[in-house]
Amino acid sequence: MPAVSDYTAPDLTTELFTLEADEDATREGRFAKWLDAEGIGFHDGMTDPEDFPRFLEAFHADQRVLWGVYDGAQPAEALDAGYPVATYGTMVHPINVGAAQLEAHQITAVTVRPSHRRRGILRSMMTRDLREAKERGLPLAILTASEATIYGRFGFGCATFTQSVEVDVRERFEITAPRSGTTTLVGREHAARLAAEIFEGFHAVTFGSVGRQYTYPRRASGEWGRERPVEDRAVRMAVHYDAAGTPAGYVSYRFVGWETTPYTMKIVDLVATTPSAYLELWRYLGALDLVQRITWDEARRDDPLDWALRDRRCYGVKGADDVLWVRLLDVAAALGARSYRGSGRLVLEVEDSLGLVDGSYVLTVVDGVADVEQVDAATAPDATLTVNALGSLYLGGVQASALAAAGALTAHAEDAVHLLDTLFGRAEEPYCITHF
Ligand SMILES: CC(=O)SCCNC(=O)CCNC(=O)[C@H](O)C(C)(C)COP(=O)(O)OP(=O)(O)OC[C@H]1O[C@@H](n2cnc3c(N)ncnc32)[C@H](O)[C@@H]1OP(=O)(O)O
Repeated sequence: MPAVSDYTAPDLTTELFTLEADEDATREGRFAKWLDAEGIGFHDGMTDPEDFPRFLEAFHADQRVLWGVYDGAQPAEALDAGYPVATYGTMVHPINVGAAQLEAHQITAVTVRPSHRRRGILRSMMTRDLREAKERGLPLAILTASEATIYGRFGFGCATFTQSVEVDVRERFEITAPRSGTTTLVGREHAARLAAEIFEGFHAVTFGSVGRQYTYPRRASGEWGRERPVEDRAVRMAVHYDAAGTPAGYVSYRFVGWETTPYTMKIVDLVATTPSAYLELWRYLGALDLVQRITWDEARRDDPLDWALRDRRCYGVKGADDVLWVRLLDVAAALGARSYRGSGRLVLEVEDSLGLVDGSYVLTVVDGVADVEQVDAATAPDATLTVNALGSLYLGGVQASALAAAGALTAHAEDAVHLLDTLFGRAEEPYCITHF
């Protein structure tokens, strides 16, 4: 993709670029300066110069589009003008919406330097980007948010959640489900490949899951550390093989250290393709000698683990996080691709302050399969909601009845809320363990 330039404000230049394998990976190159500018936004240290080529390889593999906003009119002693004052990045990965894998426009690396904040730089980048993503035919945009107050104004709704758990694995820990298969530590040389393969299996069967970027299997395997793309020797990975000998899940973990009591193992990543693989990985974790507590920040909100324990009070929820925020760019394509529960017909009036998708849509579902059509604004709606509320409703992680009770959805027809709850609801919550 060629570099494109335009002006965000009189003194500012916006440049978009993608990375080829032969991109300059030295400290003086535009990639290094972009990466360090992003690090400023998230209070990270400057990148070690020897790490740039590996980060470049990762960004290239993800086919990221990087945006930099440059200010050539800063004081002479300011950080050199090659460092953007704002960063923004996008890439595309599939999201599992049941009946289909939709290409989702992912937004990441959003930063604006303190000297330039609250002048509309984010608004300018995001409104342009959402419009262009829609023009390219992408049905929805997704992101994970640093703060819950930023993205509502751009039409995003919070859609999936995880919880942080602590599990007491002392004597009283016991999984009551029948045993199956085997779980064993794997050699580092096999770990990244197994992590990638197992994640593919998980993603294929998990509603709400988003395909992962290049770094994930490397971090899960310990090939890359959390901060730097160098081996983290403290990370170990165990794989569960089902009764047929097929790899069906993995857990990678890291000991917190002897100074922390109770002695704690922290899960770096846990991915299971079946409920039984999930419980077997926990059986393995519970059997680690000298460990008294396991912590994990990515459990499902409807985690079955406590129901598989002899003493369910071993399981404690320490916090909850939102993960995916969803913004529909094409209502008919996004709603039409998703699978539903039951049958029914509704006219939805969608409000969008950015003007990308506002209008009325008829959603007709027959035995879980949808047909969606935009209709004349004069058609009487059964429910009116903002595009944000539709984003929250979209994956079934938030119920229409909760949105209605919160004043975020207005029903005009009796039973509209109940029907939305039925159609969009799911036996299992949507679950995304990909952050970007
Ligand atoms: C997907 C991701 O990457 S999440 C990471 C987001 N980035 C961070 O948290 C890094 C630290 N923060 C920043 O770099 C900046 O403060 C940003 C990127 C969040 C905002 O950039 P700015 O250029 O200052 O935003 P901009 O001036 O365009 O503001 C647009 C609107 O959002 C509002 N806004 C911006 N940031 C925030 C915030 N943190 N909380 C609440 N409102 C906010 C502004 O008030 C403005 O509102 P209005 O248009 O209704 O008047």
